[in-house]
Amino acid sequence: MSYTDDSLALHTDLYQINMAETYWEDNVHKRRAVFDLYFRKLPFDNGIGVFAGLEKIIDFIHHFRFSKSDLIYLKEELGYADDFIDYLKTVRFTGNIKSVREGEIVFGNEPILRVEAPLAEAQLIETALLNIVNYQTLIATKACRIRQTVGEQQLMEFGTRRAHEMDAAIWGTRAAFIGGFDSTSNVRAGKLFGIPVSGTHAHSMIQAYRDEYTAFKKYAQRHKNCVFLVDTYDTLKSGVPNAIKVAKELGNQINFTGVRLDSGDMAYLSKEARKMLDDAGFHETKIVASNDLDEETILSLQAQGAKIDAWGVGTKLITAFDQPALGAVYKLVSIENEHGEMVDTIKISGNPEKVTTPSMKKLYRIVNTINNRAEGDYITLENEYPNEEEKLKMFHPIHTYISKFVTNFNAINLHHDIFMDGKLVYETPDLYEMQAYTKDQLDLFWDEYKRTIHPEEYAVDLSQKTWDNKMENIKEVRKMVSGMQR
Ligand SMILES: Nc1ncnc2c1ncn2[C@@H]1O[C@H](COP(=O)(O)OP(=O)(O)OP(=O)(O)O)[C@@H](O)[C@H]1O
Ligand SMILES: O=P(O)(O)OC[C@H]1O[C@H](OP(=O)(O)OP(=O)(O)O)[C@H](O)[C@@H]1O
Ligand SMILES: O=C(O)c1cccnc1
Repeated sequence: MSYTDDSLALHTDLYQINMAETYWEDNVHKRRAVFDLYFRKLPFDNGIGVFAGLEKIIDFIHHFRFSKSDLIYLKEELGYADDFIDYLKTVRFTGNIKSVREGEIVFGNEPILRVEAPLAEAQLIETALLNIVNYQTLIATKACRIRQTVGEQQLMEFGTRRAHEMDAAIWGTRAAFIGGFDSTSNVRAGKLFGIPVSGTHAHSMIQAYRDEYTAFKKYAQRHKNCVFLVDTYDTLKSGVPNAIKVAKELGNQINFTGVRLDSGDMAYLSKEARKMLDDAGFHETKIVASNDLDEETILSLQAQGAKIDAWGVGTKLITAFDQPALGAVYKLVSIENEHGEMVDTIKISGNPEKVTTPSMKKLYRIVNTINNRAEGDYITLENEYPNEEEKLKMFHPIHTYISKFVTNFNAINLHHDIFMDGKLVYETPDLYEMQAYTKDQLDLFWDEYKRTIHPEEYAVDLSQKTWDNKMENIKEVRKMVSGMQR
């Protein structure tokens, strides 16, 4: 079924609409509410995360409204009452959103994004925000892991065919670019986002011409920059020799850029192929590898001394194969009461990691001004200004005895104003700027946090006031619960 006025407002869980209806019926739907968006644990056991998804969130919020066909569906198929439908017809996002920028290095349990809005509005956008951040941040982080592994070598994103449908391919490759990939094979992503597109050719082209020599030659006659896929029949006996033969015959008419290995033992094959290319005088011709690659296999190939110069990575990147979900959540931390005052709210859990941190908060990165390295991230209440303090006490938010004092620091506010009173006030940087920003920011962190295996845990701490406030909230809830016991 297709609708000419389809909107994304219904891209939500039914329960959000039911909660909005409850608030509206009770006339509390306009009360100010503050929600934090964060994930608890970094994916892939990585030591750092890379935030992505803000541009899509901006577009979603900017166009947020229930269309005519949305409202007809809600009324006629789901049975919502006319007066509630009349209210939904008027709903726009009128609140504030603060967020870290795309490409920012992020960690568990810190408010990456903060929504402050009328309760019903804040609730109605939850699902879409989580949907966007959970996927894009996961892929940007995976891409960054792969980038950390290959150093400066070329990384090509090849995942579209294996992505979880078209939207994931497009937004996933954009996230991969932010995380450090150089190019994508997805031509539409090139058009939409300006990501460089690159690619070779498939086995089917060799099979179509039956023999490699003819296929390479025909391809080369039309394409000046040639990367020949050499593993269709036999990499060393047929593929590489045919590629060299065609390159010699065509001489300056083509740039013999590379050969691609897509099966077999790529450590062995790349070393042998390198020798053959060098012996033929093609020292500049690169060896490209693809075939179910990820950072682990790449690391192993490097350890084996593989002579690979460029990497095509698809399935395991675009599907976040080893951890398919990030687990970001959206939690209410403060709400307006009947007297118009903001009151903090908390969600208690038997698991201390899952207890929320109440109140409207800010997120700072504490950077040591002597060595220009990040000491940790620091979450404060809204009215705290850590830069005014001479000495900052940073302590673990659960194991509080783990603490340190930091002097000579700069506290950088990581939150940017994105929407204010429903108005977009943020200018989205160019995608290349985002990628460069991620690369630059990585330099703030010691290598110990960035290694892909068993990294050190980076500190994400609460200010004393934030911690005291949390304890106060826990105490109040305990009192309330015990008062209810008979
Ligand atoms: N020397 C190597 N060390 C570690 N892993 C390797 C090495 N060479 C290849 N691999 C990886 O091993 C896996 C081999 O997968 P698989 O057995 O499906 O491929 P294949 O049989 O070589 O090729 P095909 O795609 O034709 O089935 C791939 O993930 C590949 O990246
Ligand atoms: O392995 P990935 O990281 O996903 O990289 C993309 C793969 O897509 C192509 O293979 P294709 O889909 O034609 O088939 P194959 O899996 O049999 O190689 C290409 O030859 C790569 O192997
Ligand atoms: O261009 C390539 O070589 C390519 C593109 C997509 C998937 N596999 C390979």
